[in-house]
Amino acid sequence: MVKNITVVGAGSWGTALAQVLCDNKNQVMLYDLNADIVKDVNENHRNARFFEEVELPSSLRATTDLKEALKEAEFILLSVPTKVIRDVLKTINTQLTHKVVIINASKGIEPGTHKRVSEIVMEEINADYLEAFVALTGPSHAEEVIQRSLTTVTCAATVVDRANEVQKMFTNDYFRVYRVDDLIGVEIGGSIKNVIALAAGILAGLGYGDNPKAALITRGLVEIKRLGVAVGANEETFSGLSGLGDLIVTCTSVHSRNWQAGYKIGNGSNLQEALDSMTMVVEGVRTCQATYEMAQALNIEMPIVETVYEVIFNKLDPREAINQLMSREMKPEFY
Ligand SMILES: NC(=O)C1=CN([C@@H]2O[C@H](COP(=O)(O)OP(=O)(O)OC[C@H]3O[C@@H](n4cnc5c(N)ncnc54)[C@H](OP(=O)(O)O)[C@@H]3O)[C@@H](O)[C@H]2O)C=CC1
Ligand SMILES: O=C(CO)COP(=O)(O)O
Repeated sequence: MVKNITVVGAGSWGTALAQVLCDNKNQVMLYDLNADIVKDVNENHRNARFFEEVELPSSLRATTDLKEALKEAEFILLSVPTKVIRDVLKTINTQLTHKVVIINASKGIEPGTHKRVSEIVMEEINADYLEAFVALTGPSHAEEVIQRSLTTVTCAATVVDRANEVQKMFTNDYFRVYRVDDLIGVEIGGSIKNVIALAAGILAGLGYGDNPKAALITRGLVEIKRLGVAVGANEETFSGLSGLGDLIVTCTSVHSRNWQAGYKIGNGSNLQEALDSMTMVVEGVRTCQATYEMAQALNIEMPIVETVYEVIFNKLDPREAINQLMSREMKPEFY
């Protein structure tokens, strides 16, 4: 059955997911503040700022008018940087006149509050208008999805039926959606992997090869799992697409914005220089701060996250950081 979906944020991920939904014959409206992008989508069927060569489905419409965008929406798909999500939701809340399902495709944890996006949505959207929340997450770079290259992700929801519905809405012959009954786990895995991806980029920028990359992915996953389980996630979730799967793709792909920013830092840039040279959001920076704060507050051992924090925020030399990690007290691998 045709669904009516409004995608909030016409960046690379919002545009790629909008195309998946159009391919599946849904009615899709892209909302963005940027009038040039909206015009490009409506008049040229392109979003040249993010995908110069790609022709988008002609059924895809775009608008800068949020009220218009929400009028018919049954589903709202969030794909804006997490630092603006709270404000965007406050505005959405003032415009809603009917119940919606909110699907979130953005990845991050809020510094200070340590809230996941599902928690922010529940705080900001009037419960009378929120039918369900669904997280859609997994190893999926927009640059490949826009080419309709094979991709698998997972979803988790506050209402199981809605996870089934979102699975059906998105799944086709190149995009396959699983589901898992662990909202906390998928949100934690999808967010903290970006911090580990910053570290992977730093290692590559320093000239290191595959051995430390494999070590980082493996030990990074141990840290993510430790924190996740402490805040109520199921351990098993971290072996899945939203955990290990996303960690692998983000730590090994040159498409990764977090990896790219880390690479620049490993190559000698400071955090500001690295971020200034990026045109897309690097979620791992804010989430590094949030994860560091959570680890301190909950007394959870996360040496890689702490090291990334020291390198990016306190200018610890990356080579010295690696020395410190490699000379930690010897211990069993599992304890
Ligand atoms: N790119 C990817 O492959 C993937 C990204 N994600 C996640 O999706 C989220 C978005 O990432 P991505 O698409 O890469 O980011 P981009 O930087 O490509 O795009 C973000 C978009 O949101 C727009 N935007 C910013 N603020 C607002 C606002 N207040 N209201 C409406 N639109 C706004 C931006 O406009 P402007 O630039 O003009 O401010 C931009 O068009 C992130 O959390 C990321 O981690 C998840 C999986 C894959
Ligand atoms: O989450 C992503 C892939 O699954 C995107 O990661 P980056 O933001 O690092 O590109």
